[in-house]
Amino acid sequence: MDAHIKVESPAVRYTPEYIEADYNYTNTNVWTDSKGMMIATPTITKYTFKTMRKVPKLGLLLVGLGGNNGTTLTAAILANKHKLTWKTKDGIKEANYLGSITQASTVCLGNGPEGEVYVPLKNLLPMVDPNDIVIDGWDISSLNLDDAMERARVLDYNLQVQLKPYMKTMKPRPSVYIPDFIAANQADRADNVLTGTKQEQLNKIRNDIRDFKETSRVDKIIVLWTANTERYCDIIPEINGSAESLLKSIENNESEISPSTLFAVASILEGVTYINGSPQNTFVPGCIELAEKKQVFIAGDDFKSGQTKLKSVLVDFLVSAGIKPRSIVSYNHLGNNDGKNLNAPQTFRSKEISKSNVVAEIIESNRLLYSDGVGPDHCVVIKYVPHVGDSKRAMDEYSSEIMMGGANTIVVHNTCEDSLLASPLIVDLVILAELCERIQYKMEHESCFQNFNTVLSVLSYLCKAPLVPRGTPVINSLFRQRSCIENVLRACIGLAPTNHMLLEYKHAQIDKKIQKPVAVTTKNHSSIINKIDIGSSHAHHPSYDTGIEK
Ligand SMILES: NC(=O)c1ccc[n+]([C@@H]2O[C@H](COP(=O)([O-])OP(=O)(O)OC[C@H]3O[C@@H](n4cnc5c(N)ncnc54)[C@H](O)[C@@H]3O)[C@@H](O)[C@H]2O)c1
Ligand SMILES: O=P([O-])([O-])O[C@@H]1[C@@H](O)[C@H](O)[C@@H](O)[C@H](O)[C@@H]1O
Repeated sequence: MDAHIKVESPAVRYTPEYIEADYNYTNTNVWTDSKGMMIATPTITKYTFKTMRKVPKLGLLLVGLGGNNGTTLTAAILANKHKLTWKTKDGIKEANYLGSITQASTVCLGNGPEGEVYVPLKNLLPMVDPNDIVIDGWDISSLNLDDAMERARVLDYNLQVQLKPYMKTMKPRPSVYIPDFIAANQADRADNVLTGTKQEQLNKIRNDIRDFKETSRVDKIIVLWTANTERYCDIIPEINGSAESLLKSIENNESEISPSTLFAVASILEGVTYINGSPQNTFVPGCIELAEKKQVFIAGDDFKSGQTKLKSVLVDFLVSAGIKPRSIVSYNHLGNNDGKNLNAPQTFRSKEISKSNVVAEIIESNRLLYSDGVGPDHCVVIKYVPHVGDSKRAMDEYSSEIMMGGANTIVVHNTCEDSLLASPLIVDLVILAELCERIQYKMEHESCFQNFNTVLSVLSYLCKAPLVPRGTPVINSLFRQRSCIENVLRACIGLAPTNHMLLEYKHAQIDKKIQKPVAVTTKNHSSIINKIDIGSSHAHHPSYDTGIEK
């Protein structure tokens, strides 16, 4: 499906295969001169972006297919594809993709005769429709997806009944199981496991990837880890420090190679993008080097779904407001299998690391508040409470110092289904990663187009601990991460970044012809009507209009 937007500009060319856009990337170089003066110089770099227009038939292989995320995502895609509706005590519900930025969020394209024009983010460029994604995958548990969906206790019963015929026939492929990498309490579900040496298991995964491609007739595949959180792997130069040593260690059946690293290596060797939705250090140095050598995309780590997402907004707000967070205490409890696995100290430690790093760059950005570089006390607790199932409870306390010795404490309590937060993130990760495979760019002086770096940091918005290319900044602020996605997509169609200045509305003489939409809310419905707003001098907030026509 092609995008519904066409840019008319001499800098943008549409051919049957590509959208090509010339683009001025503006930035600022900063340096300090010998007298200690900070010098800032505006820069402009000329780029050309080239995006392939043909959207492939996409296959998604999930590691952990039978888990809560795996079954919920599969069910959601089937429910959307078949336009299912189901009755609950609150009325009829319809399948949707709420929580996905590609499917359910909009961006401001520009100004129309009636003010700002918002379009679905997915319409900026040709993207895969999630309803067309073909799913398969692996799990150490042999349950078919219908029984696994029931085990997950996420979706309404009436929906599960309708999905049964589709899900019953889907069965995970046997997977790599190394008990030492996950909690011991997972052993009782491990009845679908590969045997043989690490090399043999790697070969089997590679065969599975090829087999899926052939049998499902997809054009392209992405592999995504949504299996259990593993413990961290030891980084040992001679075992996993380089691509060569990693491949050699697999051949030698070395013990310190995790199942997730084996999956990543298999995907890379098959030329297939690999995304890590969990916090462990799958991407050991040798794995990253291998991806670089083979020019295959890797992305991760750990879906940024709930508590951490809010943290990357709240801390950004506090610090950018000049308020000084002194302590952040984040507690959560949940009762799904993820919570059960995180009950073990070594797997919890992986999660603790990814949940704790999220404020680092925001703190470092403000040396006025943190002159010594020492950030707030930060405590992360996760408890397993079986009764609450997938309904994650998160409680956070942010204590900050405000003006003249004052104190500001914010307390947040959030309850939501963990897997219904993570599933739309998987949709976005996969759709955006696939799109990135079709984008190429070059700078003015370069003759050849190149792909993005192997480490796909443009997906940071979706990750708690974004993996970035060596030596490049890690961005955690949610607003900055979203702007990155939006503005990269805009660049591909030759549009300037969204700058939020709205200069056209700030002139001393407002153009009387500028029209703005005014939201009118009546008792029973809300609608948008167009009125001419002539820039009156008193405060007027159109979106909270009382409904009385002026
Ligand atoms: N749900 C969220 O909001 C969220 C957010 C961030 C990260 N995550 C991470 O996503 C992952 C999945 O979460 P979930 O709630 O679906 O967990 P889950 O335990 O329900 O599902 C994981 C599945 O992986 C399987 N598995 C374990 N080891 C495997 C292996 N080596 N190969 C194949 N399958 C294997 C398990 O049998 C299970 O079915 C977890 O690591 C979790 O920490 C989830
Ligand atoms: O995204 P978020 O809500 O900060 O983090 C979540 C944790 O709080 C939760 O305990 C864990 O089981 C989920 O997998 C997820 O990582």
